[in-house]
Amino acid sequence: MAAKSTEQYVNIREAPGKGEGVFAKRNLTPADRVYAGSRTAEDAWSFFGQYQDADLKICSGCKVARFCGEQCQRQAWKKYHKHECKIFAKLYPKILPESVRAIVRLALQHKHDLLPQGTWLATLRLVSHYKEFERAGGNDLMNLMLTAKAAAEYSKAADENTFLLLLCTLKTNAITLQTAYNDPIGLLLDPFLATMNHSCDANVYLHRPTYTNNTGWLQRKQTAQVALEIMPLRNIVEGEELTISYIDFQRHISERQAELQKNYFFTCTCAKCVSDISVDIQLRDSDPKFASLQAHWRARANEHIKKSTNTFLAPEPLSKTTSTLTDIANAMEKHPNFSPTIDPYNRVIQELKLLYMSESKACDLALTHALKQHLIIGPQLYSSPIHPTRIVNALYVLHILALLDETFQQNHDHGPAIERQRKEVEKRGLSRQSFRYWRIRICVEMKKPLMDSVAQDLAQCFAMEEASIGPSDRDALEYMLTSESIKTKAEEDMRRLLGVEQQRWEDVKRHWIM
Ligand SMILES: C[S@@+](CC[C@H](N)C(=O)[O-])C[C@H]1O[C@@H](n2cnc3c(N)ncnc32)[C@H](O)[C@@H]1O
Repeated sequence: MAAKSTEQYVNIREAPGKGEGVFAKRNLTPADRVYAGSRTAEDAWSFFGQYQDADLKICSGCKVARFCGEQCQRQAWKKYHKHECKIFAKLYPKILPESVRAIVRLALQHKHDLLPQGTWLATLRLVSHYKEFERAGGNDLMNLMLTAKAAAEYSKAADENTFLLLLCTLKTNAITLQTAYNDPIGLLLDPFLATMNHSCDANVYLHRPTYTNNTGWLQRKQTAQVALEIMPLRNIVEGEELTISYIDFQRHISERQAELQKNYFFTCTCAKCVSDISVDIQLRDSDPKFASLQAHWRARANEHIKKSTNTFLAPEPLSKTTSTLTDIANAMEKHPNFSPTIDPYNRVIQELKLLYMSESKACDLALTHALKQHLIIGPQLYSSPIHPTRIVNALYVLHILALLDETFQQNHDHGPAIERQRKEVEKRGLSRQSFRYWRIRICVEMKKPLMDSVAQDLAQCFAMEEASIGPSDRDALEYMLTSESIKTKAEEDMRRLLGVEQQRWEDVKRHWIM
């Protein structure tokens, strides 16, 4: 049962060709808190599997389960952990994958009468695509069956068929919970949220308040509240369906369709898919060379991003990944038909940003890529200014800018490498004044739309960033933002840093100015 606040805004009814879906009962805006964390754990079932926060307490018995504190551990012990602890301990140092631990916990809770009957029945009633998985056969089915068999053998909590059903249900309906910075925390299987259908141009996002970044999230969980809000990304009219995106919507239409068909057994017919299909057909007819070049960029990018992110594959040397991805980005940027929304441009820039920041500790190069994402790609790729990925990207830029900006002061303690990197950024265009200008401008521009949305807590992130800029002299900051000469110089500095030609720069500016 959806909570009262939810029922004021939406209802569940048949969505032609999709089964059931969630529809707006009235016009909605980004400020409407459609579904707040007012529901109890009785309604939803969550599994917190991946949160690797160093502060978390690890169970000394199994060395697998993690808890936010002693009270949390005591509660978890009674609610489920006493039954799974010995199973995990026996297997250690092998750790069962997250999805297996999730279904084992669910079945153990049911077996020991620790789960409300309603939750169990609601879970079993969800669309599972059990039959479709069976019909599809192949390696996927083989893996599911082996996993179900293992879960049954290790836990003795249910038979193989029940586990197979639970696994298919989890695959079709579970939502990966993320912190506000998009780090995965665990899985949520919520019968209400599970009725939300997919669109590649989703109009809502599942927002998690910022304190999910620290133990605040876990404290909230202790009170059995699921702190999740449905955040409208734009205005939604009465009768319109609310949709989320099950997959990475920026990928090429052919890859999106293949993934949705393989994992969710449907063909997406959203407006973005219809338009992308016709653009793709037109391109293949009118410019087959460019169409095949795009396919080549995608294939190379997919291969190298996979190698750098999949720890099971033999990792390739970092320099090889970065040089290949840089080649792809350069080739794309130089092409006369270039548009920042063409896949794999954003994915390549994102990967380079992360590799430069985390692996090479090269803030200067990470900054250039982060800025390209924030200023060039984001405004064209995400139709909503409050799209959470845009917010995370902006915060990323601000963190690097702050780090480099501090090296202008004598008393920073970041070390000579960061100081050198800041000088490099300066040499390539961004003066000290422009550093500060952009720090302020990004905070101010990101704050505006967020203040008028459900995600005011994210506006707080930018307010905090702004406050950290100092000096506390607000007038100086105001002056920087309003002075035409400082603005013109800062924009020109940015253009040079990003290496964008004047003509294209005008186009970039037209999109980003909110
Ligand atoms: C999590 S469920 C969504 C709720 C589901 N429609 C129901 O009736 O309970 C996911 C399944 O819904 C269907 N579905 C979701 N989005 C769809 C779409 N855009 N077009 C067609 N079917 C869709 C697919 O069968 C998918 O595997």
